[in-house]
Amino acid sequence: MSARRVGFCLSDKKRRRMNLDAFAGLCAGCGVEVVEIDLTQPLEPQGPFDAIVHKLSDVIVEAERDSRSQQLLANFQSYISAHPRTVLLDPLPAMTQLLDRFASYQIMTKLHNSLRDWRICSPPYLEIHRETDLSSVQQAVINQTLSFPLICKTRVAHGSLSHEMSLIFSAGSLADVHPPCVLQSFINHGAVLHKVFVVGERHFCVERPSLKNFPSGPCDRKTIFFNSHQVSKPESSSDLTALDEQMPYLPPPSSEAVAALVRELRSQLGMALFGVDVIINIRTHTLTVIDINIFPGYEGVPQFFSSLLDHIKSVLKTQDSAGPPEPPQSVAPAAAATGV
Ligand SMILES: Nc1ncnc2c1ncn2[C@@H]1O[C@H](COP(=O)(O)OP(=O)(O)OP(=O)(O)O)[C@@H](O)[C@H]1O
Ligand SMILES: O=P(O)(O)O[C@H]1[C@H](O)[C@H](O)[C@H](OP(=O)(O)O)[C@@H](OP(=O)(O)O)[C@@H]1O
Ligand SMILES: [Mg+2]
Repeated sequence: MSARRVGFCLSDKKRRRMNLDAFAGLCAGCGVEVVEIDLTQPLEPQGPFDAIVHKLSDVIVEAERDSRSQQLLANFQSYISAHPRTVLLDPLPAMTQLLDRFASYQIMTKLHNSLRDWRICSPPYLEIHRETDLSSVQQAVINQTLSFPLICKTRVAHGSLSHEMSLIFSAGSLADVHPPCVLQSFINHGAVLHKVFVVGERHFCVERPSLKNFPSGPCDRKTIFFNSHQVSKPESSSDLTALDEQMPYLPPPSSEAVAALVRELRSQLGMALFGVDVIINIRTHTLTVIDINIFPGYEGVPQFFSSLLDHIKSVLKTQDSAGPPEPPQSVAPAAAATGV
């Protein structure tokens, strides 16, 4: 394979976490040149690129309200449109939908049917689009068969505010929600989270700390506010992650079920770089999908760089033999909302 140019476009935070120089060194040995793209400059003179790996979540989210971010995103999109042969990891419409928990939770809900044989599911959830009177929210929680405790997450799934969450223990405490947000039934899972990191055709499972068990059903307990980065990072340890009582051993998710989940999501999302957060329901032992992340940190996956390089080489090889790909399709409009 002749020398190829792969552009990287990462958020500041991601660039600090991902040692791009080390990855470039690994790639150089295989005739792949890693080029860091400056989104603030015209892309044409920085190219051409055989592939672009990016995490533009910051720009995509900020483009909702900031004209400069809109311009940066437009520059990027026009370059991609003018160069359909450039492989994008991952396609912008696919990534954009996962930045909206309303969209990603609709995708997770579809898994109930497609993966019924593997007893894979996701918790019941409710979209709260705007400030609404308390009784309407309480009624919608009943209609959507959510069960207390509930976990409340912002609609926007990226950036610092997106990790600010709350645990709600009674109907009266639903006054503590701040729309737009999503409510999800809290599933007791023994304070162990299984992070499934996907890189192209490969995936890796990493165990992480997680929220402890809480008594099922409504109770007169004040809302708990927390940041998810206090809960499920490798070093997380707090009152929220320490089990209050011993519990029987809970087997990890079966590797076959995880493989089936990854196959289904890879096909549904059309993405190569994503993470799935999975917990095991201590009552039913069902594998429960609670979150999908775009281009996560792959912490605890020493094979990440070699797997990413292998995937890049594989898509470039496919591109060489397949000729110019069709221009990217727009994302299908989301199904009817399930919320208030
Ligand atoms: N429905 C649920 N039932 C039980 N625990 C949950 C549920 N949803 C989330 N959690 C707990 O809260 C943590 C954060 O939730 P989630 O992964 O949705 O947040 P996030 O900020 O998107 O996380 P990430 O760091 O992966 O981006 C999970 O790791 C898990 O410990
Ligand atoms: O522990 P992980 O790898 O899941 O942590 C991810 C996290 O899931 C989110 O995807 C973060 O992205 P933001 O939502 O943009 O904060 C990732 O941050 P990043 O700086 O690596 O993109 C975390 O790694
Ligand atoms: Mg998560």
